[in-house]
Amino acid sequence: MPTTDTETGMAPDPTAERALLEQFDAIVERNDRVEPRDWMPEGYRKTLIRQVAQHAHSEIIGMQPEGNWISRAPSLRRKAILLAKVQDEAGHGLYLYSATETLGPSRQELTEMLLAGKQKYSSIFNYPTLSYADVGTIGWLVDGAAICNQVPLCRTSYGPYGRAMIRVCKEESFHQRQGYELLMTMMQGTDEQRAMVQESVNRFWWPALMMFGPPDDESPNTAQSMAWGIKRNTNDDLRQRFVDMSVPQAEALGVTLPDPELRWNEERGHHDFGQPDWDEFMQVVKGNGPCNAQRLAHRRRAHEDGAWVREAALAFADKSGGLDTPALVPREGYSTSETEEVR
Ligand SMILES: CC(C)(COP(=O)(O)OP(=O)(O)OC[C@H]1O[C@@H](n2cnc3c(N)ncnc32)[C@H](O)[C@@H]1OP(=O)(O)O)[C@@H](O)C(=O)NCCC(=O)NCCSC(=O)Cc1ccccc1
Repeated sequence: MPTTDTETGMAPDPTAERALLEQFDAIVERNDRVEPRDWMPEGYRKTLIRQVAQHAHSEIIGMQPEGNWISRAPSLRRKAILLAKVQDEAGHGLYLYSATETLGPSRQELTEMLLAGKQKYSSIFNYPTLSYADVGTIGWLVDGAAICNQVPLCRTSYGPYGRAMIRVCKEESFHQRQGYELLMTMMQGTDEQRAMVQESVNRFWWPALMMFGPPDDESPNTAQSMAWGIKRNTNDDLRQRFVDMSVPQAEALGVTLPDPELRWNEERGHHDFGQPDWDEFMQVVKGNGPCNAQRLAHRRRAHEDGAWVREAALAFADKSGGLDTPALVPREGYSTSETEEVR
């Protein structure tokens, strides 16, 4: 087997490089997993770092909109459920940061790239949560969209990402059910509660559709990511799957999805639906959404407030025989200020 450049630190000769590329292509072709020590094209590595880091950042920033309601949950039961859900999202962020680290960048570097605006997080978390119904709607629609997008990613070609997705999907599926159950409970309540649910669904429907990314003909990354087996479906395919899945759920709930163009198309065997406002999407992705500045400022503050914890853990690890002891490696996602400050 040819020596890999990651082992020697030197560029392999062209023949060796061709052999490595063939080996990589064969793994992708067989739908096997590419593992961290395998040779991989630089573009594949970069694309994965971009996507998996963006996914990790989304999980961590995604704690904020729902965290906003922890101190105001209407009952102890709802508070316990919401706390557990938000903690799960922190856990997802941690798996995904670990998966990204296997590709090269350190956790510290990834956090810095997020805070410097060099890496993105999902557009959906730049919208505010204005009522408690939003907690249910996020569970139903946002976790629902996340599941649609992530179930195929369990079969992504990069091993650590695919394995992280398996556990994440199980938990997201549970999150979706808790959101739906919350909305169902409100729909069986008073007229005001039903109105709160409808108003919340009206605000979140279109941003949820945007989570799947731009339309296929405006998605610069999809074709190559699919050729590499990183993505298994196009943005539009997954969006369609999400709409088809959500329509009967909305009917069972008794809410109206705010799209006058939404109707069943017998010929296609799918629902036709309208397009989200793609200009709004671009603005949100560029940092000009309703909560972009607030979300990043909060994340920055939590990171700075957690500096002493990281320093203390490093000093303790140093005295206790090194950083190899996993429990001693500082993990800023566990910083208490992350949730404490979101009120
Ligand atoms: C489908 C897509 C998001 C985008 O496809 P790609 O092939 O990568 O890109 P494409 O060429 O189509 O786009 C062109 C440009 O537009 C960017 N962009 C596109 N869409 C968005 C967007 N929505 N927001 C922001 N930016 C977006 C894209 O990065 C690219 O820009 P770049 O070139 O980087 O500068 C893909 O990355 C993916 O499947 N990611 C994994 C799933 C994932 O990240 N899930 C996270 C949410 S789930 C969750 O957090 C769970 C939860 C629930 C409740 C509470 C808390 C947590």
